Amino acid sequence: MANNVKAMFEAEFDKSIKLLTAMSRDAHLHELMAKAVYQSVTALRSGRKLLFAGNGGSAADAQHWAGELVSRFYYDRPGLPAIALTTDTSIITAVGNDYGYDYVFARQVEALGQAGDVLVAISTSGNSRNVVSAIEAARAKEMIVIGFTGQSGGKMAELCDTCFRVPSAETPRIQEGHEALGHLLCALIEAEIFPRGD
Ligand SMILES: O=C(CO)[C@@H](O)[C@H](O)[C@H](O)[C@H](O)COP(=O)(O)O
Ligand SMILES: [Zn+2]
Repeated sequence: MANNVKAMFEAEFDKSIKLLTAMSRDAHLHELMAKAVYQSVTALRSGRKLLFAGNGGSAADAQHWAGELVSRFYYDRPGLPAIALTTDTSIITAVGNDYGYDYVFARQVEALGQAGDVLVAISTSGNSRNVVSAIEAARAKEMIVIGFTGQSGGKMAELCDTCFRVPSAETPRIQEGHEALGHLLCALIEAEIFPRGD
């Protein structure tokens, strides 16, 4: 048992470290991050908002990142408008029951989204139908779409304005990559909109 834990511990951490190290030096990811920050900051400075959607672990990311913006990330400053579309069980169960689970996010995008808002769409496969439908609804509304997915990109890859593809095919590794990128996006938005004097 102890050996098994040690072996698995080291193997899993090694994979995570390798992935995050490769990502940290990936010039294409740096460019995509600059673009995503610009798109988000432009929307927020124009009085627009960020909407977040994803399933399972990515639903947790959606809520986590919306929380960073509405509350605070590194320091105190006014709240920024961000909404996770994963949290209202009455809306999700009503839309799921009446129209189907594929529409639980798209319906909220149609109801809440405005041209110039940003949809942050998170899917490790890039193929979850409710996430893809939300992207299509956002495009129809002339919103900006920032996607987070895995190395294959799935259907999402062609549909997003900016698409972060974490270079891994393993769901947990892709999620770890998303977590690092999402935190960085929140930190850079905060720093750009509320620069600190120090
Ligand atoms: O957190 C995990 C796996 O680490 C799971 O809950 C995972 O998020 C779920 O299976 C999702 O339904 C996967 O959907 P997606 O990332 O392909 O859109
Ligand atoms: Zn998970």
